[in-house]
Amino acid sequence: MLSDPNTIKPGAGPVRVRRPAFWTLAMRCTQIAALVDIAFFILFLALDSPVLAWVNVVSVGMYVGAYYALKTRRNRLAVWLFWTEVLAHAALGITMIGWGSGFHYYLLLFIPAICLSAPRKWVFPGLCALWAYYVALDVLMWSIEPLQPIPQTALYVVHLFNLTVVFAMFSYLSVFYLGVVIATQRKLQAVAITDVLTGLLNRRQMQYLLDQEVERFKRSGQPMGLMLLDLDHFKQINDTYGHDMGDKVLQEFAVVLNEQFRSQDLVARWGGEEFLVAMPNSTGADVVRAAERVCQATAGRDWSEWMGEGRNVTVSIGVSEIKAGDDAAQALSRADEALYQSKASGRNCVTELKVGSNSGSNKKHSVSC
Ligand SMILES: Nc1nc2c(ncn2[C@@H]2O[C@H](COP(=O)(O)OP(=O)(O)OP(=O)(O)O)[C@@H](O)[C@H]2O)c(=O)[nH]1
Repeated sequence: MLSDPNTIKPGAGPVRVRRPAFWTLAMRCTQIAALVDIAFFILFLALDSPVLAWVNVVSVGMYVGAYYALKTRRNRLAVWLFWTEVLAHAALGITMIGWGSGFHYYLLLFIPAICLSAPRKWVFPGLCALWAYYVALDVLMWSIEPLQPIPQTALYVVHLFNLTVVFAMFSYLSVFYLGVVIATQRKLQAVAITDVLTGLLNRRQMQYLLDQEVERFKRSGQPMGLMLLDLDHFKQINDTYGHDMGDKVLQEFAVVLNEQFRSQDLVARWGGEEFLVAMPNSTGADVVRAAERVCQATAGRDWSEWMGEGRNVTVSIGVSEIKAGDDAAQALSRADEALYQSKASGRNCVTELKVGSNSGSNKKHSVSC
């Protein structure tokens, strides 16, 4: 299984989010709120409440202003317009036609907004202030009569309308935040299992998957091979061309590996300039063939972009096949011994370390350069 290069870009540092999801959501909310106020304008005209109808015209203007403020990244202005509109509109609606209108429900939408977007130190004071405003309006309406009452049926229509809009907005916000949480979890998971420089699996994840594959091998008996790869004279590359160029070579080598393996193969950066590949359903001979392909692809690659004309990169590889009674560490240690033999044999070659089926002492190296 190769890591998905679309999820984590090799060498990518922390991602700078250009327009955080919250502000995109805020833009959508201004559009929805403006549409709701247009509906109110028509409703209050029909109910013969011109004052409330024109209040909604002002509200639409404020939302249009907030939308353009967000578009031009004047987020503070947009937030100010949004808050002012909702607080003032709720107070006006309630004092004009009564608590039964349900305009106070809109204030509840600020609870998740404050919790999720305000700076931490402002969350508690913000919630307290919102609660105080809500209660003050409630108490006020216990002590005064609505200034411009509308018929009971019309009040009920307004109440139902407000309840429905707030219900829909809460549902929309919940679905939106759920999406944000799921996407964030996926990103974190990808970061936790990926090597940041090459985009391949990292060592921890490879170790975990390798143990699982060995368990699978024990159950199914399907052959499985390991390949340990180490770039040759990498220190020299670093010393001659610099550490950054060394990093580029590692990234390009990861591209070579991605090109050479099947989707079910596990390809990882094992550490430094060392890589590990596990090939399920493959015998030692299959793995040796694949390793020879990797050697050829590496040596045949055009590295001049990084190191100048005529300079080459080669890789030495050690191969082992998992045997009955093996655990991952034993198979790895054989691959490591085989890699050492490849280095000792002059590098740019593949060595397989074979063992007899019932004893580790019966070892045989086969080297192909
Ligand atoms: N640029 C870069 N270099 C690294 C990284 N990790 C390890 N290295 C370097 O890789 C080099 C490995 O050097 P050695 O272990 O001596 O091996 P080598 O020079 O490849 O020699 P042989 O393996 O014997 O062919 C060291 O200089 C490390 O600093 C990395 O992430 N980026």
